[in-house]
Amino acid sequence: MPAEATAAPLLETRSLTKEFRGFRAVSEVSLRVAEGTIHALVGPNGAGKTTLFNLLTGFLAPSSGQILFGGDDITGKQPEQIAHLGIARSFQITSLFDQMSLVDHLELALASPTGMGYRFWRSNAQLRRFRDRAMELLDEVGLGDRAGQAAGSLAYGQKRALELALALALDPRLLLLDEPTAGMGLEDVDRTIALVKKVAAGRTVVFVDHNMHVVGSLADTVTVLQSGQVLAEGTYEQVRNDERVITAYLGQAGDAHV
Ligand SMILES: Nc1ncnc2c1ncn2[C@@H]1O[C@H](COP(=O)(O)OP(=O)(O)OP(=O)(O)O)[C@@H](O)[C@H]1O
Repeated sequence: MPAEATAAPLLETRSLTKEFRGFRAVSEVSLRVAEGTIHALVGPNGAGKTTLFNLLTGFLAPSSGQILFGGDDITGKQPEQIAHLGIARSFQITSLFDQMSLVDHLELALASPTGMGYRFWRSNAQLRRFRDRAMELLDEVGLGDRAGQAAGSLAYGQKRALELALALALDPRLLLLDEPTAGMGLEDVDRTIALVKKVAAGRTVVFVDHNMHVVGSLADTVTVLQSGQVLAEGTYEQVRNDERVITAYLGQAGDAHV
């Protein structure tokens, strides 16, 4: 971990709160994510993990509290602005075009100033400039040999890898992964753990996952949320042995094997 990581976190939330008609989905959450680390957010269904991700990416505006990124206050900024500042999110729900090739997906993502959306159509000549980088990204996620295939022909785990490559096209300082192993079989889960470790090198990652094997394999720091609040935080070993976590979360969640 770089020395400055302990001094100034790359991402910080201060008493971040989101209310939906008086119901606090995220309540006074103060997080510190050190640069160069992998940070897991866990908690039972309804704990507030998705809402927190939506706050971090600007898809929701907080009711109160602050979000700082690289020391700058980014509270209330729009999703495009936040993406442009270097926060990319890889979605759980697929947003791929079935008929479009893998390399075309990457080229279009690279051609967009935010790396998101496909609003800025370019000529073929211009798009070709992005081909080398597109191929590098596909290689990075293990899809280089499928570059010309249509996205629709990929298996589920490969689609998730393509989504990851699209998030990396933004060259983010902070990568948010929304349940990277959701719906995967054991083999894909282990492949995804290895892939996330690889792409996390030199980057900062915050991820949500229900699979404790994934959390234990990847996370430097784990934050446990319950009812919108931080219940515990520490290394995986620390939180898995925390009585409050065992009682309040792991004891209840049938899918959490520790
Ligand atoms: N737009 C909304 N309006 C009202 N309530 C909401 C809204 N979005 C989320 N909630 C509520 O906020 C709480 C937290 O939801 P959230 O989806 O953030 O939890 P989660 O930890 O991501 O759960 P899961 O693990 O099931 O994805 C839940 O009780 C949910 O019903």
